[in-house]
Amino acid sequence: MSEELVQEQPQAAEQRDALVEVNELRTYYEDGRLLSSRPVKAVDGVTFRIERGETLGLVGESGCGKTTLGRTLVRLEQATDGEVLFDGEDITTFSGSKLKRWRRDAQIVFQDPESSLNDRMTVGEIIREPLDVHDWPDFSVRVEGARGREVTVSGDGRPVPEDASDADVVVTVSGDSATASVREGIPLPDEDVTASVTERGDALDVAVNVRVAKPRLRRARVRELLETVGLREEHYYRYPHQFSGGQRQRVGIARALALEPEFIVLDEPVSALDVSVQAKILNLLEDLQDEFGLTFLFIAHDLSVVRHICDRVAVMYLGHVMEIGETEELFSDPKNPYTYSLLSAIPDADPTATRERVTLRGTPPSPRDPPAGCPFSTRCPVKIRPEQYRDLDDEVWDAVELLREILRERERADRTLTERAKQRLGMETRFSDIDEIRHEVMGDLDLPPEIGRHVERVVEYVREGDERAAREYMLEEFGSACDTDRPAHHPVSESGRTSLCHRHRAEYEEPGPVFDDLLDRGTRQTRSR
Ligand SMILES: Nc1ncnc2c1ncn2[C@@H]1O[C@H](COP(=O)(O)OP(=O)(O)OP(=O)(O)O)[C@@H](O)[C@H]1O
Repeated sequence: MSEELVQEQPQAAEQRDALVEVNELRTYYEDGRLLSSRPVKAVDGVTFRIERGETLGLVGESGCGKTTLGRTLVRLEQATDGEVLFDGEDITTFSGSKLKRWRRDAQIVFQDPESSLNDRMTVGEIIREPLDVHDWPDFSVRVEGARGREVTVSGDGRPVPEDASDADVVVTVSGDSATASVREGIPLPDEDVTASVTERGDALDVAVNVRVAKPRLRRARVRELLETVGLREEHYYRYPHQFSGGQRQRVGIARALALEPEFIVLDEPVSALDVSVQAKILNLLEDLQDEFGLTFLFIAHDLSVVRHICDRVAVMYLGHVMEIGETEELFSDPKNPYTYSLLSAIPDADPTATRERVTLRGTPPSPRDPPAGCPFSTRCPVKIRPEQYRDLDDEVWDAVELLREILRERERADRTLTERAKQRLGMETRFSDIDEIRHEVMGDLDLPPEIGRHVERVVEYVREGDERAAREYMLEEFGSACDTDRPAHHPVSESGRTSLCHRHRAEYEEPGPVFDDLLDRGTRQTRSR
């Protein structure tokens, strides 16, 4: 039943300007013990773009790989495979001075301002640290007006090519004199930088002299940053523990801004804060984005915050992006079964609303041992059924799926850990053998004789100790493309939204109507035991 994976590239209806392009990215954690051990596939082949100046939200249950993905984009984790193009260059291959230079452009703000700030340093030192590490500013000098002559730069300056757009100092040569101007962002008046020109035959030597020492400039930059994030100059010499949670997060943001990045990963930046403070920090982030043209990856579990702040959203499950697209569209009309389930779990603002809920059974599979087919296949309420079972009673189908899941869990968990497997599935731990499990899962149901026969065969295999045969029998009889084939991303809207699900293929019914049917039949509560 295997099928070629056709990964359709997410295409924006109108191609914009991507700052970050992620292609088939994988980040695996090895446990460092055995060569043959199975790695944790925290990020397992994701492809998406982040447009310049936009905020892309990243949501999904705990452990689905959000933080690992964010950390891989800023090179705090090394990718196992795939590409992260930043302005067209693959940063996963950067090393040495190139990596160090790029690190200025991409920063991260952590969730917990309590533990992410070093309590032995003053707030000023914390914000200044990246400036010290990168020896900021480096006084890159661009020389204009040299009319094709060979130019050397000496003194405090470091020459950069004439077409460099972000030089710290621009020296304009006119005859035998030169004037220097300092770019905005460096708290230094032009008059504190002087430039002189010496002719050496056809060549020019431009000497740059900066009157203010770098430590003083950095302190001035930190004071500016304190103000930018809504703190005050006198906070420079205080320690993090003297601040509230919101103020500490402002310090974390100031530190991230210090080197004037283009891209910031915000890893649950407001989750640890009181609700009243959250709005202020979110407003600050939005203002900073406008002021500095920043691009954000915003990781969050609070979907209402994401809806409020993000232009587009990526929904992640077990190391995969399941759906990605414009926020409002995705929230009001989800297309992927996982997005649908995730959104239906949000309490409705209107208590009188009678919105239907989908309750997912159990917890996600282990990222060490993800399902062979669709990542969501073991929990999907609208999984494709084999033709002959399309009209099978939903409760019976759910019970069959639950039995399959228990057999899979027994395989994953050590045999002695069967109790743990059942606990994960929310089952009473006292049922330990297959007859008890069958009774628990199917005891109340009136099974059609044909299903009863299949179940009996499976139970016999397990009794005989051949659980592999039991699993294979279940797969053969009840499996579908969802169990065996990796789905592709399919375009699901005009605006370029894509969704990873076999149901978008022409031969199947779309997930939406199947969900609606399921809810109409009043069986939306997939059993949770
Ligand atoms: N350093 C590590 N070594 C081994 N496994 C790790 C490591 N960091 C994360 N993992 C595992 O990788 C998977 C993804 O974790 P990650 O923290 O990226 O998820 P998340 O979606 O950010 O979760 P949360 O919302 O709880 O922060 C999890 O199974 C986690 O246990």
